Amino acid sequence: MSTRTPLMAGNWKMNLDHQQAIQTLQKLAWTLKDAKHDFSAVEVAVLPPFTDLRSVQTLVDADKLEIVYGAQDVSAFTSGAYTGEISPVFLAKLGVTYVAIGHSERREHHNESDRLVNAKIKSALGAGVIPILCVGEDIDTRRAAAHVQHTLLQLEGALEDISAEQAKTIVVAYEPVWAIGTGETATPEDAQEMAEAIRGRLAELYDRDTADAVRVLYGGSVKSSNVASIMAKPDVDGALVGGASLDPEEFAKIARYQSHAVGL
Ligand SMILES: O=C[C@H](O)COP(=O)(O)O
Repeated sequence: MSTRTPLMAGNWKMNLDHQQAIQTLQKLAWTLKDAKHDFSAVEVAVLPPFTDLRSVQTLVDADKLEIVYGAQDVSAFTSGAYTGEISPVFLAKLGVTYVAIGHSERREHHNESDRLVNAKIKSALGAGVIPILCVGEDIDTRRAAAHVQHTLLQLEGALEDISAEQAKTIVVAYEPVWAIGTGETATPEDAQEMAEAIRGRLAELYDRDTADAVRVLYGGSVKSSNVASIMAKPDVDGALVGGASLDPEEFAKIARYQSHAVGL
């Protein structure tokens, strides 16, 4: 039985301005409160655009919300002549808990290398912000051995020079590119196979204790209709949800997958 706390993280991508963010977060909070959601049982996070973070922080602090929040990227540097980049130290001052790093959309559109992803992870950890390391970028090799190896090489490159103690805090999100935004979801078996492979490689890189501590999420067209079957797998600890997280009621259902799974 896993002792890892499940995490449902909604990656809003480039959607919802700061006013829409407040409305969406407020609705999510009310929906979860009405359902008496136990945040110690399933952690809920939203990753809004940078422009929304201060507004989100103000609402979370004012209403003492248990929803946590994060950013969608971070600079490899803490300050200086890096026009347009976002410092992890500034994110920490905005109360950010998590930061997605190495998302396939950034690897694709910004040519982010494993080396840069590794630098960003070190930068986030240095500021006390928890990385959500995204791996699994690939074109169309589904469950092929090459896809597994490609994903594990991304994992290794991202974790270079990261200690076991640091690695234990990191969240890994497996996102097959062919499932992102397509409505095609990996099967629970696909998700389990990769999560197990990721955990196995972590045990080789570090030790079993570290591998068992790391939360592994699945991302790629997660919906309230498919999340429970994915979460039933032993090595899957949550989801990184894109489109479905923009609808607060749908995302609340995803966060409350256990009640839907047992039909409560
Ligand atoms: O970060 C989220 C993933 O890219 C999945 O996005 P999606 O749920 O819209 O497929």
